[in-house]
Amino acid sequence: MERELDAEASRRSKDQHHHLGGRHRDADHRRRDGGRSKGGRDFANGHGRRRSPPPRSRLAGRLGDREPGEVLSGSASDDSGGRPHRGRENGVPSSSREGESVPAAKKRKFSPIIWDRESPKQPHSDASRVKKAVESVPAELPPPPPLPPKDHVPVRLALDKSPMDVEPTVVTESAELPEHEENKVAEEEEEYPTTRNISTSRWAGANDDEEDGAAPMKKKSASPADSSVPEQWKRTSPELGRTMSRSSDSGRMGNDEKEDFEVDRDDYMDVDRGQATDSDAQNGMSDTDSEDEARRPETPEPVKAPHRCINMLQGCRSVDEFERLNKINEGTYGVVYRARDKKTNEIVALKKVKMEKEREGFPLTSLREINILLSFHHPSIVDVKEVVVGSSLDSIFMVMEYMEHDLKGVMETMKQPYTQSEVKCLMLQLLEGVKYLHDNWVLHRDLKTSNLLLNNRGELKICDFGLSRQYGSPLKPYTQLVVTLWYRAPELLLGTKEYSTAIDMWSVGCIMAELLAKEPLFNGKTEFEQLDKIFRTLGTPNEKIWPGYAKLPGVKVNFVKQPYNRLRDKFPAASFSGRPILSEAGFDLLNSLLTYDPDKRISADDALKHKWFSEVPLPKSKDFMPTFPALNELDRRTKRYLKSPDPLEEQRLKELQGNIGNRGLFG
Ligand SMILES: Nc1ncnc2c1ncn2[C@@H]1O[C@H](COP(=O)(O)OP(=O)(O)OP(=O)(O)O)[C@@H](O)[C@H]1O
Repeated sequence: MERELDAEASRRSKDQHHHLGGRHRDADHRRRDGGRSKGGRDFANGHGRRRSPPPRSRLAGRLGDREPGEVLSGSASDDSGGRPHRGRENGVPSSSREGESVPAAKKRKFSPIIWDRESPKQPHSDASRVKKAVESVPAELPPPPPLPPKDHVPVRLALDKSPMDVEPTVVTESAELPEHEENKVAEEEEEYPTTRNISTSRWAGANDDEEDGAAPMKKKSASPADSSVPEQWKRTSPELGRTMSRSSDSGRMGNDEKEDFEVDRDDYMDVDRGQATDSDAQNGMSDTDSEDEARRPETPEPVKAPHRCINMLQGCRSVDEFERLNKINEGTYGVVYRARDKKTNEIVALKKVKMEKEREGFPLTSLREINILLSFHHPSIVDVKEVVVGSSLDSIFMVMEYMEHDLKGVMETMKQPYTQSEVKCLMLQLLEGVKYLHDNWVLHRDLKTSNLLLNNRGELKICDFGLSRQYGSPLKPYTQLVVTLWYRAPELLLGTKEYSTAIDMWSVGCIMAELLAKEPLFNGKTEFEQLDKIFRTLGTPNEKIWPGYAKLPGVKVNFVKQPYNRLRDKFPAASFSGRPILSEAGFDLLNSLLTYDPDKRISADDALKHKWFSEVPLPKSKDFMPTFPALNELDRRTKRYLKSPDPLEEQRLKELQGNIGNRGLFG
């Protein structure tokens, strides 16, 4: 009986989603989708028949539900007053809020899905469609959107602009090359091969396969300044312009500086050239995108910076122009320090690029991250200001805007979960950032709470683009080992090699649930356990709700048979048990993000327009978001203590603080 009720709740919610959502059915989506959508949107995770939509949630529209700091003016507020939402029109539901017109033309003109070129048969697509896509993709790549001015004004949430007003803002000159020019560049790559990554363009070319390994040592090195470089290679890209234009005159270090750096070397070199970290294996993450790369033969060459990197980095400022304050964190691909720019006194974050796994060149993941971050400007994407170098040119640092917290750390210290209006504020910022990435052909591929930075102005910014990559070109199969397990989409867990923006949207769904509950939604320890947890909560998928499911490589495993979607149990509409409550609309958004079939999973664009954001409680203004002590300014041991104080730690902490007081964090 209870199960039936569960199923009923799920159906009802899903039906409402159909009623309100249906973004995938509109003509615009079909255009983006390249005609790939398979009929109408069906039940996402639910199992059962359709019902007419339920009445609007009683939670919506009640002024008593307002929370302090909610944004009261602007579109969000206006929308909350019981504005009718469009239902089905000729069987085509729309997710747009009334009064907001869906842009007539989208930048993305074809399906972002990546296909497995090596597979003899495409699981979800017929051969002709794949062929068509292969032929048409390069020609149909849209020009990247224009680069915004450096003083681009951040969009204020839900005030006088809708979340949709965020301007996509990336351009590279090389991306605008006519096709024949691009071919020419590709041909000349043999001669002037690898500077492309940083000095020419971050946009994928037809021979991107090369990108999928650490760039090999080349016969000839070239820098943009090299007079032997053909004209088209001297074109500046935004990346190059930014990096080099900020270079100091003293790009090269004098002996004094070098000595100075050597003294501090320990602060920086503690992770240099170590063994690959365990976390790589634990997370199942890989920085390779092809098996070829994984099989890359060992090379006897010693670890050293290849010439092209040296050329590329000439003119970059030295890391000695920064005073190191403390180590913030160490991730898989780099160590992050808080530092002060000695010239401007600005506090920044310095991410030291890990080089240990690289035997043949500059780390691929770092190149991707630098390329992407240098060219992106968006209030929800962490700003990389420049790249600076250590004494040996194989130590490279990204200079980023400093953020006081990451979401994971904040939630560990919070006593209570975020309120609904706070979650809405954070979700809007997250979705705006993700939309910006997807509009600019980038998959993040590792969205998780520790990669969402927060500052004490209530701003959220996405960081860590080490696993991100462009999509859209006919590339070799992408690795499935992306996205930290807890946030990994079911299609990845089940071994698909074709994936797209929907993998990020699944992660966003897991993050939304975690923000509401203050605990991870699916915290499996292995891939099997992860899938098991997902299936137990959302129901075991089948071919009906997820066409193509049965053909996924991982489906052969004998999974639990759970016929119902029990997500509503975890997020009830009303609760006396302390469980996080979620209105019908909120649950609909969550369910749409956690939709099994990636083709039906909600996009960032549509999620931003979801009615949950315009019902009360409205999204809180950033200015009213809670602030926390800046844990990133403390060393790790102090942080540990603050997260879980115990008497012994307290004593140690006092000693530690005494020491810090006497001689500073770095001795
Ligand atoms: N700009 C920044 N300001 C403050 N802290 C930061 C900044 N960038 C990163 N951090 C901190 O450093 C941590 C690790 O950074 P990041 O995720 O970029 O490194 P990573 O090696 O790629 O990590 P991962 O193992 O998650 O892939 C973040 O979780 C955050 O706590």
